[in-house]
Amino acid sequence: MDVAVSIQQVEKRFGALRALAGVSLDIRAGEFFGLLGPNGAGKTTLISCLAGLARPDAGHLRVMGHDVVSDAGAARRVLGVVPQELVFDPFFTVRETLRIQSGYFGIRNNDDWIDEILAELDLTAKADTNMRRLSGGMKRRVLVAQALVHKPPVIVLDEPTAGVDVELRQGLWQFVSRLNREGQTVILTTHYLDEAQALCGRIAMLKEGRVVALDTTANLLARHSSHALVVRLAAGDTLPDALRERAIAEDGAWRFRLATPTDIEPLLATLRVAGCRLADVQLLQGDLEDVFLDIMHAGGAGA
Ligand SMILES: Nc1ncnc2c1ncn2[C@@H]1O[C@H](COP(=O)(O)OP(=O)(O)OP(=O)(O)O)[C@@H](O)[C@H]1O
Repeated sequence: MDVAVSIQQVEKRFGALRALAGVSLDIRAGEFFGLLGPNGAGKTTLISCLAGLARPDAGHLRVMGHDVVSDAGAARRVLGVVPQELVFDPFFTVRETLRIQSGYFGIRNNDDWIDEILAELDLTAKADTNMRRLSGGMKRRVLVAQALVHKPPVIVLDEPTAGVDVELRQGLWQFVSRLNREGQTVILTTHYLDEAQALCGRIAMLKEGRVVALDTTANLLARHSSHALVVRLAAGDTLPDALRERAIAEDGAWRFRLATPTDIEPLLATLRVAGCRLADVQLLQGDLEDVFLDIMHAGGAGA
């Protein structure tokens, strides 16, 4: 197994607060990996440690084999980070910004790749526009472009689609998915769990500075998500008492959480025996949002 990012027992304190309380995980080369968690869980702190912007109090982080503290320069060159905050120099144009960023990595004559990134991110028409004249969504695209100028094998995207319109969001995911197919390792944090479910092969969930779940997206969905049956009774029919405790009233219908799809049969049988007539029935599949809420409310460590 080729490990792209190795995180071992990382701790980070801010005063009395333990932002990271011993995080360990390995991310394999070529993975599209999701780092999820509620506000304040420690995602950005972990990314800052990975990018060498914050120094861990304990533990080790390596990117493509390079320790981020003792081999910081090499670790920085193999990593591209799209930060959450919109930080940029307002006096330069988009192209100048990307040339300067290339210069930081000692890359000259990078215009072919810069043009390609600009085209992929729909920024070609803005190449000669000053950064301060761009809209918030366009500035965010430039941050993505900046992270890619040196073609790093590992890209970290910290909430890249916050405040970004639907079209760019789709364009961005197409581009990042292409880079991932071509071999780049992608680490994504997002609060849009539908995006994480669609894109990430494996997911770690953080809570209060600890990893509380770490598994493939498919396994997380299979283990934690449940189905739900939504039943609408014919006018005048009432729900039998035997089912009332389990039922959640929802817009004139009743929702039942099912541990497995086979729970449907006895539920429908109870309704039939009680003489209830069904006006409508819907079987709903749980998604990553259900899994996330389930794990976050479970309280304990799951991994
Ligand atoms: N520079 C700092 N000084 C003091 N506390 C900090 C600092 N940076 C982060 N924290 C605290 O560390 C904890 C983790 O914050 P972090 O930004 O890593 O969370 P996050 O998971 O990225 O949250 P979000 O989803 O809101 O971006 C929070 O309680 C935060 O207030």
